[in-house]
Amino acid sequence: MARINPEKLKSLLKVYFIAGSTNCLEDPCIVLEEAIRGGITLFQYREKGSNCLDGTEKLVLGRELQRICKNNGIPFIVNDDIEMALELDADGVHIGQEDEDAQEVRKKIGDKILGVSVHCVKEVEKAKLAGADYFGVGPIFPTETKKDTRAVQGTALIEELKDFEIPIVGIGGITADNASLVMEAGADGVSVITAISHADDVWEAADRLRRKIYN
Ligand SMILES: Cc1ncsc1CCOP(=O)(O)O
Ligand SMILES: C=C1C=NC(C(F)(F)F)=NC1=N
Ligand SMILES: [Mg+2]
Repeated sequence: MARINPEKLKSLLKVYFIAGSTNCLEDPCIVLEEAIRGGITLFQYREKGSNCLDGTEKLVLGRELQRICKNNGIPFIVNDDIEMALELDADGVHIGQEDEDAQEVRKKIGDKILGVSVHCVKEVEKAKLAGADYFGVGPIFPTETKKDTRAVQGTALIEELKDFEIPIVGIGGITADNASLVMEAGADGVSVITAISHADDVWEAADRLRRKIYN
């Protein structure tokens, strides 16, 4: 298997839903099924935060969510936990600057999709050299979801990366109301947790976000 084609990856990044058990108000499997019906294009399992699952419980939920993605042709990305990603044979992993070095991760995961969180051009260049396939830029807007985010940066870095022609997804406080700002700045897609996972109607929230991106 070869590394994913950047143009294909850019289409996958359009409506990138991220969630774990702590982000869902009901069964995460139901939330994911509804989000998929609403038109998300990529899913990341991110089991993080106080009282998140660990060990077997985390693996079992991961396997269930992966099955739902597989049944619907949606690639399944695992956040942080490289070992679990390999055990599940996930489609890819996402790592932050504080996680394992991207070069090491690339060696472990072969041609799977590798996403890296970046906050400046220097971090982009380093991640690119290390073999990153896509870049998570944020937090774009204020967010309550991740407690230890870097400073809110708006769309400045996305605009700075415009000519890099690399797959970029914005993240942080993104909703159907501000998603167009992120796309106009040059991102290939938007990544959301709360805007979908905390919606009264998950299907409708995902559908509304999708329509804003594809309009
Ligand atoms: C994981 C992550 N990385 C930067 S902000 C963030 C949280 C995004 O969550 P939300 O979409 O609820 O603001
Ligand atoms: C901290 C994160 C930053 N960006 C992304 C993504 F949107 F996938 F790029 N995922 C994360 N878990
Ligand atoms: Mg991380």
